[in-house]
Amino acid sequence: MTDASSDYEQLLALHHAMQLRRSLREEGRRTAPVTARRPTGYPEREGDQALMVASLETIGSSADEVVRSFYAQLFLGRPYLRGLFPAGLRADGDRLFNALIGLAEALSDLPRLVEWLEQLGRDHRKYGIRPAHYDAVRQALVGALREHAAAGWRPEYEQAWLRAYDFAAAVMQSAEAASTDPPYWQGTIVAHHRPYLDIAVMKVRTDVAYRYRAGQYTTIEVPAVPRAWRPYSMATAPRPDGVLEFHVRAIDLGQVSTALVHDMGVGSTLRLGPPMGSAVIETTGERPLLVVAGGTGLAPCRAIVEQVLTTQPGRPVRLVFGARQTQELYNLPILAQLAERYPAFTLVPVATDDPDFPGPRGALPELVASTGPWHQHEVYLSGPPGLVHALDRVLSRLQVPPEQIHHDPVPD
Ligand SMILES: NC(=O)C1=CN([C@@H]2O[C@H](COP(=O)(O)OP(=O)(O)OC[C@H]3O[C@@H](n4cnc5c(N)ncnc54)[C@H](O)[C@@H]3O)[C@@H](O)[C@H]2O)C=CC1
Repeated sequence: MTDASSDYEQLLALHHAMQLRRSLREEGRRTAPVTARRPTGYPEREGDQALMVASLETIGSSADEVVRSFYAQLFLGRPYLRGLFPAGLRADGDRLFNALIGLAEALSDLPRLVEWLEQLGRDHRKYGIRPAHYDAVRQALVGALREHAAAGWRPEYEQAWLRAYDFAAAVMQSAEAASTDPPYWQGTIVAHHRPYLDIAVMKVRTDVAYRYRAGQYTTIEVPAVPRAWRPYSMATAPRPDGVLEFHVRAIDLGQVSTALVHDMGVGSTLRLGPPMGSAVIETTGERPLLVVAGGTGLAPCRAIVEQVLTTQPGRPVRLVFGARQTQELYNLPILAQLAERYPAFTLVPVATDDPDFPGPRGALPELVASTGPWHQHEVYLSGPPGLVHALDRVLSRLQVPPEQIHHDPVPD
């Protein structure tokens, strides 16, 4: 870390501590939430979307170079901004740039886009983003796109990108300003065990109450890998004692997951960003539930199952939980207890690749396709991206309406 960036980090920590103290002092006195200016609409949206998509076509396959050029322009003359990103820029770089590109697609569903941007705005507080940073990103984004589209670039493209960016930045900044939560939560691991070689189940207590909905995720930063925030879902419905549970599998080259599984334990500290995600459960609904989880994708599914069983004990819930080997079907004792206690809950564990497993085997999408019908169900999916995409295809073939299928966005 450079001196400039560590100074910046210290200033941020001080700033956040002051904000936290202020918000705790004001907790009892506050009568109305802070109101902030939020754009009321985006009239040019459809035309802008078409222009943005057309502009991306002029860039073609040089996406990696655009990302590189974006960062070069962002840090040029502003080296202090480098301190906001982790040492290895790659994964985060792609994420930021993909989110900007994702704007073009997301414009077709304004209410959803606004909900996502508001979450993103609240989430950005953990990075210590200031208004001036939004301007820097704005210039770098358009600069990189313009440079790579070269002769194909048109002034209308630039105007469309700028309007969309300004709309997004205004929604994010107003959500950021209206938030009374801390920018991040300090957490301490209070329980940690490894039910399988590379899987850890851990419980975390936070310094300030953490409010979330079953099905949501957060981002976690560990001291060993500063500023590399990685997403993990809360694995239980919100608990009266406020303790959070996470399920983590250490993945190759995954520094954060490896630290969480192998290097950290009871007493270790970490930081959590605000809750994110809209694949939450509505406990006012009455449809039966089909929940399909692959591996540690079980986490949000278990939270959803718990939430429904405790608030709507008669609502039918079927959880299909798949892992490659029998030993990877962690958490089964807890799930089995739920099945015993709530007759409306059916648990279907599947060891997809284990010839000795006494229950169902074979690919989860085929298993889902061969049971059912599911078109009357509310369906929740979580697991490896390939699994979620395959299940999406099966469910669409089985005529389950898309609005009844819920999962977090998954990469292609
Ligand atoms: N830890 C967490 O809080 C959360 C994790 N996730 C995601 O869940 C995934 C869990 O990964 P692992 O535990 O390593 O799971 P894994 O790779 O061991 O697979 C779990 C199950 O899904 C099946 N599967 C995997 N890819 C498939 C495909 N393309 N088609 C059909 N079936 C497929 C496997 O056969 C296995 O039965 C990760 O991608 C993670 O990002 C998602 C939400 C929350």
